Amino acid sequence: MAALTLLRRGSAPARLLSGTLNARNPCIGATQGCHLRRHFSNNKILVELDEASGVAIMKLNNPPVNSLSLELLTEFCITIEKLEMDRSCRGVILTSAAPKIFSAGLDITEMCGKSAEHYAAFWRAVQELWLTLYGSNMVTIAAINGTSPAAGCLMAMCCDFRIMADNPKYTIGLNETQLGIVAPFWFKDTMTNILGHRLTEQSLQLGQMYTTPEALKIGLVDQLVPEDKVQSTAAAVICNWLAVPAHARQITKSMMRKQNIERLVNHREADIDNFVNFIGKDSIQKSLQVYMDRLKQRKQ
Ligand SMILES: CCCCC/C=C\C/C=C\CCC/C=C/C(=O)SCCNC(=O)CCNC(=O)[C@H](O)C(C)(C)COP(=O)(O)OP(=O)(O)OC[C@H]1O[C@@H](n2cnc3c(N)ncnc32)[C@H](O)[C@@H]1OP(=O)(O)O
Repeated sequence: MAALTLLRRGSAPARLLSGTLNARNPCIGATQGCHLRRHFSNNKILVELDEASGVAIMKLNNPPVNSLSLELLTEFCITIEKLEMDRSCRGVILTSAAPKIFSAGLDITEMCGKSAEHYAAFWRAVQELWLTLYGSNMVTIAAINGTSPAAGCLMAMCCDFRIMADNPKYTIGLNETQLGIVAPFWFKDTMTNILGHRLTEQSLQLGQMYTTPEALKIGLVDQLVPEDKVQSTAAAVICNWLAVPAHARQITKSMMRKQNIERLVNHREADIDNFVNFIGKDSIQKSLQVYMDRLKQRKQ
């Protein structure tokens, strides 16, 4: 499948060279009120594309907690690629349709009691999500309107900018070790580029989930806003990002992310083998099962 837009699609920057800055500035059409909105949705992803601004709002819609199932992962990648190919779309605001949860991370049931073939297909889809989102040419803003553990945090970290709802109940972080599993090197690389080596090491070993003020303090999120201002702030922020000449911004993004992306691309099959061997171990299956049981017991 696809992905790696930044590196692979040499023609992508050229797509944006044809327009002048003003002609492609999203805020101009938007303020003139010429709104052409297109809605489309797969089963698990809702999209509203505003052609005047060039901004798509992409909502994860997999109740109750937006866990990333194989189906959602597949739809996610198809949606991003579709938007990437759409000349009227230049930026994406990624958010959740679920109240209080951005995403609960990978669907743990996809990693329990399944065949090696299933684990391989699932992990390939997780890789694909990362490659597609992290490698996107578009401006990507995470509007984090709820708790966001593990791969939920990873998705947010793939974006260019993170705005989180300032709610004391929400947390964000890579908590994999708390489940008895290990974040792979490309999760680690993504976090290292944001937090630096020392903090990432500590964060990953402890499987730390951060409150919103903590996340802001360490730079895991860029901005905290009241819950009802998350979407409007994301709309304002993306306008600023889209006002930068697109080809220059894209080349810069590519320069910053290229090394990480190439590392996974060059080790993709080995990474899948690692995952399949690791997740299939009895001890790991047991850890995941205990974790799922605990989640369910919390409610009783
Ligand atoms: C040599 C070494 C190599 C090592 C490297 C090689 C490979 C790497 C190996 C593995 C890497 C794996 C990377 C994994 C990444 C992940 O994303 S793992 C997922 C982590 N997610 C979590 O820990 C979140 C767990 N969920 C929660 O904490 C809470 O559910 C919540 C999100 C805070 C929401 O709380 P609440 O609103 O109270 O809702 P409930 O807890 O009641 O949940 C509702 C139902 O949803 C089920 N559920 C929750 N999360 C998940 C999930 N992630 N997957 C599947 N299902 C989930 C929950 O059980 C409830 O179900 P029922 O209603 O009880 O049926």
